[in-house]
Amino acid sequence: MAVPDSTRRDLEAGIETDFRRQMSYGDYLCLDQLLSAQRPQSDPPQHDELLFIVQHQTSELWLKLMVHELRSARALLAADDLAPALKRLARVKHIQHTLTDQWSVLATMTPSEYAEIRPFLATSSGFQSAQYREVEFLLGNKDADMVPVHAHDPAARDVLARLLGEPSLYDEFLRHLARTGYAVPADLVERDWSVKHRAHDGLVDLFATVYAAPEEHWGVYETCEELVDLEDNFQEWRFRHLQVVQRTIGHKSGTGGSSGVAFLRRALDLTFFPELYEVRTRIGG
Ligand code: HEM
Ligand SMILES: N[C@@H](CC(=O)c1ccccc1NC=O)C(=O)O
Repeated sequence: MAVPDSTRRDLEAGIETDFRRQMSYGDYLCLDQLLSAQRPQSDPPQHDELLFIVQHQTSELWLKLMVHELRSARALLAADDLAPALKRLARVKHIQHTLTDQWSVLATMTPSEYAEIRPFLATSSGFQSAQYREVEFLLGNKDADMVPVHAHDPAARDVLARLLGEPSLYDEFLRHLARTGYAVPADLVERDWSVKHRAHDGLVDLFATVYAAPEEHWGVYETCEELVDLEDNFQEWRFRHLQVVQRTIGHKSGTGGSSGVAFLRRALDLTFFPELYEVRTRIGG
């Protein structure tokens, strides 16, 4: 009996092979544009620069999707549509895991390899990532000083300026709670949204009642825990960034002009949802 040839696969008769007049994979995904957008600057060319560029570009693509999902989750909360909002947040959490996991690829670049590329980065830095700042603003880490950083890109600056003045995801969650009968402190339901949310004892009291009897507040309880997961994941990304920075440039100052590691470490003290952490202290007496 003949041995089946498992070294090749026949093209089935129905498989399309002529795309001169039909839309192909590359057409749909605009791969011409996408795959010609890697422009290494190093001279002589450094092997690892493509890794550095691809790592950032893929991060920006995932950030784009994250902004899309977070905006949608926020709109759904504003419409009191909790279940699909939770679905959006579940996806955001997976994106965050992907972003955090991909640090291991960049960590294969040694300090000496990076040192060959770094001079060609000039003053550019992740600090100038408009989409990263959009995510921070959407989650509530508002900082008006971050807007003029994008004056060179009016479209990005306008997006950030608008987001600064709008309620964050957390703000919309609190407004949803107020509309559905929860005792949200009034100064959290209507306020100047461009100011970063500050921890509020009255809100801890409210969450304490939710965590004392989860079965009576299931949707709210679940949303609270989703938000804690989101913050937890965000901090994981920040921590991995810090570790990669530390092993790659040590205590050098950043190309963006900051102190580097010391600056990034301070971001680990930031919290989006302080009451959701504060309530932990109260649980179980
Ligand atoms: C070898 C790799 C990397 C090094 C050495 C590095 C270093 C730094 C440093 C020193 C800063 C502080 C700002 C400055 O003065 O420049 C910074 C900020 C930042 N980096 Fe990176 N980075 C690396 C990779 C990445 C990657 C892959 C991303 C993904 C998008 C990223 C995103 C950011 C963001 C968003 C900030 C601003 C953080 C904030 O404002 O809290 N970085 N980075
Ligand atoms: N701030 C980094 C440079 C850097 O990592 C970077 C430069 C250009 C584009 C993205 C970057 N990534 C994150 O900050 C440094 O000081 O080496």
